[in-house]
Amino acid sequence: MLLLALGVLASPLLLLPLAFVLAAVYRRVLAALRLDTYAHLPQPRHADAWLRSLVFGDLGAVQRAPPAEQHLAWGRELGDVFVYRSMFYTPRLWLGDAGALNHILGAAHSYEYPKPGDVRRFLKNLLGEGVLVAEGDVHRRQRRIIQPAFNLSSIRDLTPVFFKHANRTSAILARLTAETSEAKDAPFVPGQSALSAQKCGKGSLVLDVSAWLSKTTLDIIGEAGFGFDFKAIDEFEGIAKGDDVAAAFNTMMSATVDIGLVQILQFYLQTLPGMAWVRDLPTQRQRLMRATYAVLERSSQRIIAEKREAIAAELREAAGESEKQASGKTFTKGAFEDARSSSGRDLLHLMLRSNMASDIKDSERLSDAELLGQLTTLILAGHETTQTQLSWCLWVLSSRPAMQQRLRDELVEHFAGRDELDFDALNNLEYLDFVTKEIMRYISPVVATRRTLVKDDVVPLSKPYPRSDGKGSFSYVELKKGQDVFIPIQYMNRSKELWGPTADEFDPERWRNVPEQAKAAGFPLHLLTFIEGPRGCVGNRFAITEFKALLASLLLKLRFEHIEGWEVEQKQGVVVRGRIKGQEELGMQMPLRLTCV
Ligand code: HEM
Repeated sequence: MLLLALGVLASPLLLLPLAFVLAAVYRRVLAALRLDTYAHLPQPRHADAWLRSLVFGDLGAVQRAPPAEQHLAWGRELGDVFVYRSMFYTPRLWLGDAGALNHILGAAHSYEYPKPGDVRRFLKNLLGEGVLVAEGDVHRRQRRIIQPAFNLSSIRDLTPVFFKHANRTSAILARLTAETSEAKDAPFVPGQSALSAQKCGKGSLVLDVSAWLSKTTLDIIGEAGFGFDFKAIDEFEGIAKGDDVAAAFNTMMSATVDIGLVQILQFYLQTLPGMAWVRDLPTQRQRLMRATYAVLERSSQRIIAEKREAIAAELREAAGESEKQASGKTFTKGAFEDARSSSGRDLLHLMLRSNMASDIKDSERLSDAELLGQLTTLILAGHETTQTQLSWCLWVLSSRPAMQQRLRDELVEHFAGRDELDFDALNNLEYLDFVTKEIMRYISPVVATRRTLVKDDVVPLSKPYPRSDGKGSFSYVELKKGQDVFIPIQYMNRSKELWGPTADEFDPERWRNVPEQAKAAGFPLHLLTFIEGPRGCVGNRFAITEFKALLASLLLKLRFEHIEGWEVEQKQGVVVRGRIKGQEELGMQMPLRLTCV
């Protein structure tokens, strides 16, 4: 009996959790005795019972609150620099100080602060081996290849593509709105629930705008990104069969909403030595993610093969060579420049151009797997973020009819009957620019990100903070290798110190005179929405131009309003999305009332 008990005790399956709990107890005792490295930093009071906080730290409090709300509450109570606890009471350093963030994200130190293992594992599961997951030299090399595709002249060239899809969607929505004659018991247009159908009236259509915007931004990244037609809107409208990628994508997004503490624990465990098997546990979510990623991968492979063949054929034709003569040959950037007609100027064309050109070293080229990773990354990073940002913008403008009309007036004046503007004219619209930046400040689709440290470092702060033991102040933090750092994007964008007492209000006019403190923070566009430095969002210019084209096109044709009594709540997935309280079973949605202008 005793032997059996010892055998059970020695089982690694039991010893491991025991070791984690013992390590957590050790950390907790050190913290209680004020003996740990961060004793001088403020810490939140635990919202959970002793044992639960030992396993999940303060993550339970973050999980329970709407996205970023707990972050805002902690930052305002404890200050810009403090420590909270993650899995097994591991300290996580919260840095809401602009000086510290510039140090960590800026060019000089960014590669010393990679993404933590659990974050990379999660992203890799979702997106494969793209630039979002790569680190160090691999990232540097990948970014060098893809960056030129996102430069100013490329985005200038892509502006008509943004308008083409934006105008198509707004025209369909305007037609459906005009045709609506009464409320019905069952849905009668795509993207509508029965509850939404019951709220319609003559010339007044209620539907989930986020569903339409998701299809539209997917079609945009398809064409602007890869010269490929996903036919997402066609399929939604029921006029053609779309690419499987749209359906796969929706499944993937639903699987990432409501990730609970158990999943966070699973991601944490699989990054520890000898624990990779946790990754392969056949959970339902895991199976779903694998299957949907496989669809994404298949579509991406097809897109790359078609694009390669199109470019090669064009170059052969230009050189007057047969397929046989040209096989295995690489081309200079100049040759690609000349061959821009039919294969277009999409991001993939530009990436292949910098990758296939003979004037870059072989060691710097993207492998096929890496190229594939960029596609899956761009499909996700390039569509759901902008869709969400725009849905929140329409939601915010729906409760501010005067602001919405002021923006429409500006658009009517400058579009002057046309249905598109070029890149420069679009970016010269002042109020559109103010509204765009303000929504990106007010609701940041990516609320936070994390980094870890590969070697000890001393992080300078932009001002001294009082020590929690009352013994003076500290103006830097010493970090040890392996330390997790939390970067509170939404908190920084709502900082009262940077933006003044009205930081929590949506006020586009604030952009007329950006406060000196916000300028001094040194973030691009004075925002942390796209973070900054070598790991900053490569698609920020793409996103802003696409966002403006979509918003302009929609507001020129349609008026948006809230539905009385329906309360939207924010839910955290890969990005922050909305759902209606009391309609949780319908999943993520942003139903609004549309009427024609
Ligand atoms: C409103 C829209 C968008 C927001 C708020 C946004 C935000 C971000 C943020 C915060 C990151 C950094 C993530 C981290 O390191 O933890 C990022 C990275 C990235 N974004 Fe965006 N993004 C947007 C749109 C886009 C678009 C349209 C594209 C492409 C077409 C794109 C492509 C990327 C890529 C490739 C990265 C990885 C960059 C790297 O690690 O080098 N994003 N984005």
